[in-house]
Amino acid sequence: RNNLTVVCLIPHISSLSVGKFLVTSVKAAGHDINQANNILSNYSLQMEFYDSKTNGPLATKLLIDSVFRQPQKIAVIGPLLSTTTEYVASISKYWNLVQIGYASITVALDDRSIYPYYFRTAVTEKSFNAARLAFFKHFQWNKIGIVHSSSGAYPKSALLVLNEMTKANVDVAVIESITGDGSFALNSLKSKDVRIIMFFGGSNIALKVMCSAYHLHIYGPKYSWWFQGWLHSTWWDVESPNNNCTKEQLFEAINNNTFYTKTPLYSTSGRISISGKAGTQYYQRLENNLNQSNTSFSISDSIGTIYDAVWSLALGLNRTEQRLNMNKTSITEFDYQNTFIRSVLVEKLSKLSFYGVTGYISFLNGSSRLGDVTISQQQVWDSRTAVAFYNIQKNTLEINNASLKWPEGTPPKDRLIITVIIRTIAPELFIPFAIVSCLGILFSLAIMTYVAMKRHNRFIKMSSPNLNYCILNGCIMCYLSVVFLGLDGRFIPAIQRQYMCTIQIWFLSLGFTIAFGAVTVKTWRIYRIFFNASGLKLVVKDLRLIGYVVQILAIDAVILILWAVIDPIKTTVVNTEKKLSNINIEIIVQKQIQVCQSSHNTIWLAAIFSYKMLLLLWGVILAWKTRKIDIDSLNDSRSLAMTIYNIFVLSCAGVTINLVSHLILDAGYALKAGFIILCTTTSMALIFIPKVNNHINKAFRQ
Ligand SMILES: NCCCC(=O)O
Repeated sequence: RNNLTVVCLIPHISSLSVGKFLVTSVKAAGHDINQANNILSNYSLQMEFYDSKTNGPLATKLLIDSVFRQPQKIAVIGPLLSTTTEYVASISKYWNLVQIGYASITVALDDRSIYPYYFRTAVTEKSFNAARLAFFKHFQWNKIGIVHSSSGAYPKSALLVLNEMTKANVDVAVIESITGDGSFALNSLKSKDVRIIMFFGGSNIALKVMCSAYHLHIYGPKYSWWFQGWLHSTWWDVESPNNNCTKEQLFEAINNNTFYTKTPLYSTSGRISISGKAGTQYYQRLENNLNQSNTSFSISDSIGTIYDAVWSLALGLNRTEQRLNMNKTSITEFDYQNTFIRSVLVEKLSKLSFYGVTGYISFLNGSSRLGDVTISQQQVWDSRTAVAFYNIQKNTLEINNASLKWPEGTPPKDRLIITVIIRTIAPELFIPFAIVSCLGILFSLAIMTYVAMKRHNRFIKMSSPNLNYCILNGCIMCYLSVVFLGLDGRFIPAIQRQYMCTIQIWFLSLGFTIAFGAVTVKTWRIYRIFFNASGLKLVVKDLRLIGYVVQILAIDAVILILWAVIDPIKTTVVNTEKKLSNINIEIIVQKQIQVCQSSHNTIWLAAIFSYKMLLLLWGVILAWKTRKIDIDSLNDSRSLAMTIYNIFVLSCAGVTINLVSHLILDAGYALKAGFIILCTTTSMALIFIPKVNNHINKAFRQ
């Protein structure tokens, strides 16, 4: 048999907990392959073990030393850490050496332009992230933060997570690399209220960060920290003179607060692997070999993947040999310049798929291997409890709720909950105003009925019943606008509220114009009659006056129609006060009010107000000019003048209030409704009460 020598880079070979397990596993794989009749039957796999520690430059030197020593090497297995692997895989290619990793999880090693002959049986960050994402989605955590070590492969892992999370609509509110004791990054998390935090880095940095988290109170029931599962289960349990925290303080920050993602050590499916053993059998054999059934496997997670890495290489070499035999050559021809054999081996490995002791293995999609993930939680001093299992093929997450521990009984929230309360006008305010408006309408109807009944009476006839109807109708519309003004979100859904706002403005504007227009044209008639330059007796008929009212109204209607068509009113929501809930400190109560607005609200209101001001000014001038006329036959001239002054003063005040009060809900409504009712009622009273009074007195005298 020819020997095929493989370089195995393994950290701390002499250490029982790490290297010895890995070496034993590699030897077991070599033994099983050499025993198998149908795999590399003319060859014997020989392993050259090197203790690369976790040191990239050292691992590189060990590889170079090995290459320059006999015998010829066929491939490299390892090393363990991603950072170390990046060193080795970036030079092994220059000797046409294929490299198979068993532990490195960074996706950076997927880059074929830098690491063209690198394969691995280790499940990579892609799977861990998919598991974390499924867990986050389950608990509706859609806002997270990432802190990572600034050196090694960690920034690339953080970047992958950032991309994947963003693609899945998770808001990565903070991504910070750690400098010093990490307090800068942690303050950034705190200032943005990030509670779900992912950490990428080695245990030394993790110690610093969790110590700062302890001092900054970024731990406890409101927080969930996520670490890479390969960290030792008691990574925080070390005396570190540089650290400002005791072990107890660190444990307080970590306990029930930290989660870890890891792949199962071996397949528990019971399916027989390529080696002829199921995952469980393989593990038991390894335990028996080492006679260490009580030893913690926490940092030798890769015992299964290293076994499968050796098998992958053997299967790839076997297929390469079959291919080379067709050309009457063999892998014994391989040397460091032999690009052909290397390319055949790379091709055969790329197409490989088999069932190993850690599950299904395939390099079809590049070097990243996908695999199932166990999520565990630190719940006691020296071990973690499995709380969820993620099946990568089915993309399903099984959560063991009974084993999950939440310090306050409920999972943390990813942010403060904002409860929105839409404030509406108090019913105790709206109802009285609505009642007064209805009484005003009844009063208007009563006067209208009286005027209609007595329309043939001289007094009533002289005051133009038709124009009086106009005034009263205008007043009814103004009263109705008070009711519409109060029909807010309490009564009407937000989407329909905009129509109510439009109707309210139309009623108020047109009602005002009809009523005030009628009052003004009546005053104008008095003016025309008494200031007639020709000296002839002048007759101005009601119909002509009504025609003027219609013309005044038409201008108003044109502005309102243009407003509704060009820039319709919409209901918008405006935030008012915001405060912490008295019941739950995790809840912020945000009060909002619905405001009816169009994009150019001010312009439209200015157009309407300006027009009405012109009308008012005209009315005031006429009222002033006719102030001394006290003729029985035109008996309401005085009260008309009073009415116009009254409307002018109250309208000016009303416009000012309208401009300043739109965000003061109850007070704003009270002021607006109060001014409309006051203005309407006093005008109506000034015009009609003297008329009715006079008429009743005269009737009594007769
Ligand atoms: N199994 C630990 C390796 C972690 C890393 O990729 O560096």
